[in-house]
Amino acid sequence: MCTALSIKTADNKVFFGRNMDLAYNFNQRVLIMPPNYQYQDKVTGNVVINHKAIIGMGTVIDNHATFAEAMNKDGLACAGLNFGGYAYFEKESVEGKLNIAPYDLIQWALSNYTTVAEVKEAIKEIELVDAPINSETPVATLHWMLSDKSGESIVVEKTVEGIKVYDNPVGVMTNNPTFDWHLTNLNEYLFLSPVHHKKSVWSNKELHSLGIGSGTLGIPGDFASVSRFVRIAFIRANIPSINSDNEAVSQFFNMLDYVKMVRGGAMTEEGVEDLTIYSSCMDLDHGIYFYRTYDNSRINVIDIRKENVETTDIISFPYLTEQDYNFQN
Ligand SMILES: C[C@H](CCC(=O)NCCS(=O)(=O)O)[C@H]1CC[C@H]2[C@@H]3[C@H](O)C[C@@H]4C[C@H](O)CC[C@]4(C)[C@H]3C[C@H](O)[C@]12C
Repeated sequence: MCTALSIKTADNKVFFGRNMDLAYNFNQRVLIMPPNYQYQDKVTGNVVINHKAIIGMGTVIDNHATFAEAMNKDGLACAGLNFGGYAYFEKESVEGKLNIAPYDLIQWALSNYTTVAEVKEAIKEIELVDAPINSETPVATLHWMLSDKSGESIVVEKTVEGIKVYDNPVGVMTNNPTFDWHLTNLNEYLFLSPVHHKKSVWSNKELHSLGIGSGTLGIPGDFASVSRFVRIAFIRANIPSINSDNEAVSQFFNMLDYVKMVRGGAMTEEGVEDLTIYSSCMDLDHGIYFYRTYDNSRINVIDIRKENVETTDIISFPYLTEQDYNFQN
């Protein structure tokens, strides 16, 4: 399970990121894909050239770099979230379409486009094909959230019914089921409020709120995808104005904490703990990637502007998981 999110500051800067909830690691680390980086497309065999510098958390499998979430230097961002049981990809290339493997969707969008509106248009021309990177790595069953510097967001899903692109008015995304279902489900929770309820009288008994937070009684507190969607959408809808970039990063990670998978809470069928292995936040205006891991709560920061991207090789950074303390005495 995973949660993705975008928020906007009072001066219209957008921050985008996610919790990565997983029972394993995928050799992830922050990667910068420079313009002019080349890779071989597994569907067509063609060599693809990356056009815009991209930064995000990813991995390299058989010389093929692929991202879990990333942004480009123009402030377009995308995250892939698990959509197992619903995602369906074509078995063969479809004629007349630009055929792409699902794990390449992020770099396709970020290499070529600047806004969500452009991606919405371009996506009509693509098809998603079940072509694994290699025989040991099955194709990831994902759906995607994309956001840009204007704050506009969409969700892209491909099921047996085809590719669907939804406008995302709530700026959040989790896992199953489909995005339209999550949106409908929010109607069940419109009673939630950050303000506690007023007095009421039941028969001859006067009732009053027992204190702060009682307006949120009934919010689903569990780790399930549907419940995390409600929680994060509720908080996002009620954030007071954010007045600086620092405040935005802090608020972002605190929001992700509210939907975090904590050890002891959820296990896979194989008995492996599913937890938030890392949380990320991206400053879309400045190209800065922030991340924190389950065991290292310090925020690590990588600024794409500090790297020379005049190279054709992937630039990668060690994934820091060891706790580091700030000893005050
Ligand atoms: C599962 C991950 C999404 C997080 C999430 O929703 N987890 C839920 C886990 S569970 O259902 O509840 O068990 C996704 C996000 C990015 C994915 C990875 C990236 O797409 C990169 C490659 C792509 C390859 O096709 C598969 C391996 C892989 C390394 C992917 C493994 C996995 O599918 C990842 C890590």
